[in-house]
Amino acid sequence: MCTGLRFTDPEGNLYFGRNLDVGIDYGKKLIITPRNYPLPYKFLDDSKTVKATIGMGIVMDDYPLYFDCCNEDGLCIAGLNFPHYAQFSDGPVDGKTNLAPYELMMWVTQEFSSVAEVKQALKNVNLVNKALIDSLPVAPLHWLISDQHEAIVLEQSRQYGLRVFENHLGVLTNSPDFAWQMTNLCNYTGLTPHDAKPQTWTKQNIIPLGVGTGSIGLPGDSVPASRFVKAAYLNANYPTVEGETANVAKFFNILKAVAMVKGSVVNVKGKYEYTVYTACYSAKTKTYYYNLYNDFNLHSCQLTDDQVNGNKLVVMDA
Ligand SMILES: C[C@H](CCC(=O)NCCS(=O)(=O)O)[C@H]1CC[C@H]2[C@@H]3[C@H](O)C[C@@H]4C[C@H](O)CC[C@]4(C)[C@H]3C[C@H](O)[C@]12C
Repeated sequence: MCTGLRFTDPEGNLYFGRNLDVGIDYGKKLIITPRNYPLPYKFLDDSKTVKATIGMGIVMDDYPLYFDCCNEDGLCIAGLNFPHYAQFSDGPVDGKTNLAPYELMMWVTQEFSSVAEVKQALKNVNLVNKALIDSLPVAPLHWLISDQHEAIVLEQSRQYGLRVFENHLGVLTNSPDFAWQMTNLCNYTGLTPHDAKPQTWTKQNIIPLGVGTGSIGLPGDSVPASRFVKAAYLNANYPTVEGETANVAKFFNILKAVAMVKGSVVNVKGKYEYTVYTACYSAKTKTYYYNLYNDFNLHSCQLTDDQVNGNKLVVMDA
């Protein structure tokens, strides 16, 4: 399971990131792609990068396979599992911008600086069922894409084809589709951070005995629908805070509240699902913060001039 999150602070600075929850560790590196790095495409003309990008992922065949990343203009994207729903075309379609799903991250971060531009370009995109190398599976993902002004969700399914949703909540989890998650949220309109008032039921007085009575029913389990409701509720109700330190803390406080603790879920392969890392990118300072399941130290890496102008990928152990 995974949860993606974004919000802005009172000055409009974007904080964007995710929990990566898996049963197997795919390996993970902190990767900086510099400007002017070769960018091969399966169906488009090969290109070169123009915007430095930072994020978590793995490198294969010199290609940065990001799980989530942000470019130097503050445009960010995260891929989250979308099993049973994600479906990509069998082949390219004439006249379309045909992209393999793994290429989406680099295409978005290299071609665009804002969500408005991405939305326009997505009108002509077709995602084709193609992996970087044939021995790799195609990951069944959907994506959260954000800048400081807005966020969208991109999904391609058999039933609906490619769809883009406005995402005012700043949250994404997994299946089912985003439209279902939004409808499901309507079941939780009674949740409030304010405590319930004393009541009288057939002459019996009942009183709230502790804090939190307004949010009884807030889900605490790990299914995607529950994490969606909980993360959306926390993101909507967490007070605005000022400064990078408090906003990064806010980010981690929300995501840790929907993180997966070993032992709570054993997947069909008999493996514990757990939050491998939690990450938050601050667009203002171009800093990628993260911590790990067994290491709550807050690690950080800032995009600096010498890294963005190099000619090699910067690949660091996370
Ligand atoms: C499994 C990860 C998503 C975690 C998640 O959403 N879990 C939810 C589980 S569930 O729905 O609730 O069941 C996804 C996110 C990014 C994915 C990786 C990236 O897409 C990069 C490559 C893409 C290759 O095609 C496959 C390997 C891979 C390295 C992917 C492996 C895996 O699918 C990752 C790591």
